[in-house]
Amino acid sequence: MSKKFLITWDNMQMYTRELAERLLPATQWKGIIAVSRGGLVPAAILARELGLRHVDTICIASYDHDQKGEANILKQAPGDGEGFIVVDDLVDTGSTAKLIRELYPKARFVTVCAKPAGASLVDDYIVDIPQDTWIEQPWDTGVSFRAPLHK
Ligand SMILES: O=P(O)(O)OC[C@H]1O[C@H](OP(=O)(O)OP(=O)(O)O)[C@H](O)[C@@H]1O
Ligand SMILES: Nc1nc2[nH]cnc2c(=O)[nH]1
Ligand SMILES: [Mg+2]
Repeated sequence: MSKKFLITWDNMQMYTRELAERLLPATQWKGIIAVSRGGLVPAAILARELGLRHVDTICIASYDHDQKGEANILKQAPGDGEGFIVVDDLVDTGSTAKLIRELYPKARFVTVCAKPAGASLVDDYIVDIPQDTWIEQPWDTGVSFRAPLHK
């Protein structure tokens, strides 16, 4: 994918705080289930903003770098999701989201970013991203020197 949407740590915190505001009042939640690994950073920010200390994970692997493969569930939080926020960093094709919906039908499933193919599968998200654009997450990138244009 040649088009990129770069997310910085600051952006991630700002977007996720916006998501947290929409999840108020916090007292309605028993806890958070992070879809690891992408949902781990948003989950930490939501936990802090909402004062939730029960944080669990579902560990799914479906992409090897940017190549999509079979979804593999390595570990899952118990229950049907009732009273829980399930959070992932993004929804793209929606295949991870479909699996999450089957596993946690009663949860509120939210993401920070959504592409059109998966947007209808989440209860809420903050940023719309075009389908042909690759999202670069802050934990996958770094600040580096760039040579100036002049010689
Ligand atoms: O809508 P989809 O096409 O299913 O893609 C979305 C999923 O892909 C990424 O996870 P990935 O499987 O790459 O694992 P990671 O979170 O460990 O990086 C991302 O964090 C979402 O969980
Ligand atoms: N970092 C990243 N991971 C993904 N997994 C599925 N789509 C994407 C994407 O656009 N960016
Ligand atoms: Mg993921």
